[in-house]
Amino acid sequence: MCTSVSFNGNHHYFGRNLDLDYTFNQEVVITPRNVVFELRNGQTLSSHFAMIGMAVISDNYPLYFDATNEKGLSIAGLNYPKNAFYQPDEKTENSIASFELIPYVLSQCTTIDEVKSLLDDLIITDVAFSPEFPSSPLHWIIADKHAAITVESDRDGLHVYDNPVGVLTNNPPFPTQLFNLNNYRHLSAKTSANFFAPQLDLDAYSNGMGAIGLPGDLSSMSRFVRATFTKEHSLKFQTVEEDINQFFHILSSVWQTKGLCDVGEEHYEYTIYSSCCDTDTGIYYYKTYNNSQISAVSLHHENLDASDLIHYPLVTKTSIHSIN
Ligand SMILES: C[C@H](CCC(=O)NCCS(=O)(=O)O)[C@H]1CC[C@H]2[C@@H]3CC[C@@H]4C[C@H](O)CC[C@]4(C)[C@H]3C[C@H](O)[C@]12C
Repeated sequence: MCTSVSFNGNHHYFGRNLDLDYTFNQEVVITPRNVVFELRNGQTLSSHFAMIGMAVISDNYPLYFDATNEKGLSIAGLNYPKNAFYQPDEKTENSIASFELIPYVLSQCTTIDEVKSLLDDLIITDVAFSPEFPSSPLHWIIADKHAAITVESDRDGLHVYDNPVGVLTNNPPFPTQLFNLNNYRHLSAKTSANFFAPQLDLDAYSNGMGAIGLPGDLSSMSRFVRATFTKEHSLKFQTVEEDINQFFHILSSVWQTKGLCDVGEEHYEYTIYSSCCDTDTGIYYYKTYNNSQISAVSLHHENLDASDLIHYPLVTKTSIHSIN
């Protein structure tokens, strides 16, 4: 399972948790403007916006999990099993393979409005990247600093939903996730009055009682509610550093600790990495399961007119700041 968040503070931030029981050889990958994308529909994107994000490089191609372009537009792909339905290969001008969606959108769009018109009558196909990487069932959150949308390719076609909470997890389809929030409208960051039975002496014996009932488990619906509640109540700060730190705290409200999500055969889903891209500066911050120090890779520290991918392996070794 995964959780992705779009958040405004002093800057705009976009990131995600990647939760899985095995890891790919993912790295922070920068795609400069002149890396050529040969789309499976025959089109070529040869000069485009630069982007930074987490990807597996295969055959010199960046298979992005999440990324942000130099204009501050971001996308993340999250698991959407049993619901994602991609069309058979059509090779028409308006069809792209599911693994192409991230580079396709980030190459050419600046805002959510532009994305909406690009997605208008787009067809997502199930063309595999390679035998090693068949298409995977995903849905996507796309955000700029003003708005977010959710994109789901279902059996009945492509849906583009406004995402007013700026959060995405996994199943069920997005309209159901949003509707489910209605069930939690009574939750509060404040301890509420005794509405239960005012004539009974019910004691507010602890702080935080206003959110009793906030789901604490790791299911995708519960994470959607918890991440949204956490994000909505998050304070705003003076500095970008505090924002980034806060962003990681929001993601850690849905963090998966090894052992808690048993997927069988002695495999456990856990949070492999958490990311926070400052979309104003193009700096991609991340933490990994074993290294909770924040690492940063900057898009603008590279030659963005280059024509080869730039990639940085993840820092995955635990590092302890010993004081004495
Ligand atoms: C599995 C991950 C979602 C995590 C998640 O939600 N796990 C819950 C599992 S469960 O639902 O609980 O069982 C998703 C998120 C992004 C995906 C990659 C996107 C690029 C590329 C696209 C190609 O077409 C196929 C290979 C490819 C490398 C993809 C592999 C995999 O699909 C990635 C890592």
